Amino acid sequence: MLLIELARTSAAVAADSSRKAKIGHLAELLRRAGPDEAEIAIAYLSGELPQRQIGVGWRSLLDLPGPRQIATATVTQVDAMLERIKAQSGPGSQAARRELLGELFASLTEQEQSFLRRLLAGELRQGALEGVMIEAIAAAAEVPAQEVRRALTLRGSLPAVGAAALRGGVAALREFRLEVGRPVAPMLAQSAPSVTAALEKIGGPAAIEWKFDGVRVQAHRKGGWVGVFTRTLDDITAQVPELVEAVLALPDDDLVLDGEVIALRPDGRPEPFQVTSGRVASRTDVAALRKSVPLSVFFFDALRVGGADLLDLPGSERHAALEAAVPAELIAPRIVTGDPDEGERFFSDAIQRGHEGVVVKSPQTPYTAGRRGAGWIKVKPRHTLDLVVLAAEWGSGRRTGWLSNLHLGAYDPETGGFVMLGKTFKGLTDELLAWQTERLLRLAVGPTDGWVVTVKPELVVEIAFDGVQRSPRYPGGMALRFARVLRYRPDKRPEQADTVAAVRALLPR
Ligand SMILES: Nc1ncnc2c1ncn2[C@@H]1O[C@H](COP(=O)(O)OP(=O)(O)OP(=O)(O)O)[C@@H](O)[C@H]1O
Repeated sequence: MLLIELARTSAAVAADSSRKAKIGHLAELLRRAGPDEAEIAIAYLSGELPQRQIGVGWRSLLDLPGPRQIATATVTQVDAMLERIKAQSGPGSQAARRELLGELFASLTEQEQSFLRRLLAGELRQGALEGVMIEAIAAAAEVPAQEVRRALTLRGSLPAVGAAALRGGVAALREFRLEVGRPVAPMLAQSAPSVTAALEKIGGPAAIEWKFDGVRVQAHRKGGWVGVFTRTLDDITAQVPELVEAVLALPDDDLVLDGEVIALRPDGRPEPFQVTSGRVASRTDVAALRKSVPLSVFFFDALRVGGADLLDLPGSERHAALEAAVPAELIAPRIVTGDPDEGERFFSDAIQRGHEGVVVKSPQTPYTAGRRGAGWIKVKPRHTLDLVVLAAEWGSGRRTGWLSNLHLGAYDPETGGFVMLGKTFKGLTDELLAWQTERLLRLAVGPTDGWVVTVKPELVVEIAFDGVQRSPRYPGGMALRFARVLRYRPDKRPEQADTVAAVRALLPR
């Protein structure tokens, strides 16, 4: 398969606004891909580089050689070259990388160069494409999309899952199982305005747990080996020795547990989120940090215990397995009730103790990895949304020289784009202003000397607001009222931000 075929398909997908047409273009291409090519094709068309990074800054992509007239490069050749570029090491490797990259670009036509340049710069990456790509794989492999989705949550890599589907259909997809050492996308929660509403949605007695404002962790153990992963599946084992020790102290040595780490003060109240996230992010001086900012862990789910997969078991049974495997002080406090008054009291108590709210959990649902299923419903005392920064305006007065007013957008899974909902500079501390100015300038996609600086939609920010109203001012027809910045969410990717549909659900009737 030629690289130009991918470049053309990518252009066709971008040009067609209909989801069905996009799926059609992609499926048509995947049907033609050979077994080794499918994996690369799916990665490239999802904007993902199999090498992740090749060690060449995007600026060096600007002045590369002129194009050729005839397209001959195959996707396998291009992939092999990128592998070679990445593998360069030692003194002089930077120059060697640039030279090889120059050689690669010299073998490409203009359309291929532009495609590859955008791929390398991360500009083709659109989370939205994931849903479309899943359906394209399903169509090309003639398997139900649900099977592709299930395998994806267990394997985490769409190229690998897609290649398996095309090679061996449903049977090959069924071979993806929970494996110790390979993190699965964590189950996510929907939201409700109150515990009463959440209990109603679940329709019967449910577990209600404290919602800790810490960092999500998935702990894997096999024998004397432990691995810890974040919600974005990054390996943070070295940063959380307390958790590693706690897991190693358990009698069961073949497990996967889901929970939250949080820094607590000596009186047991939680530290602000930034303290926990800063501690977890820090890779240096961990030994000293664990003395000044110790982490506590609270597990709330078990995906595997005693070597048995629990993902498909109902919530109550998974929790029973958790209780059997883990001492009570390492389990998130909870009650099980169908009584709204008791539930509301538990909620108020959690807030009094400084926690973020509660999560109400159905005793019936399986672990829906990677999805906001109806099995978990979070309840918080205030309205917040995680939105993506689309642009920022230079500040004036006291804020001169800083990028201040943020343009905020919600994610649109249909198009892979972001829909602007409002602007705010409220809530920004001097520290945040300095931090965001530096980050946003690096993400700028156009000139930075105008009033508004447009940026690559990458930073997720948590916004508090008083409500959503209809408004002709923005393309989505709605706007946030009194939006203010609470904090940045470096643990979230833009396609994990709140969706346009979630915001629309907040409009008054
Ligand atoms: N007892 C608990 N059960 C489940 N999740 C919990 C619990 N305590 C804290 N959490 C955290 O709450 C999150 C659940 O909410 P959600 O799935 O919406 O994630 P989120 O988008 O990060 O939400 P938020 O910004 O509200 O934390 C989990 O990812 C986890 O980090």
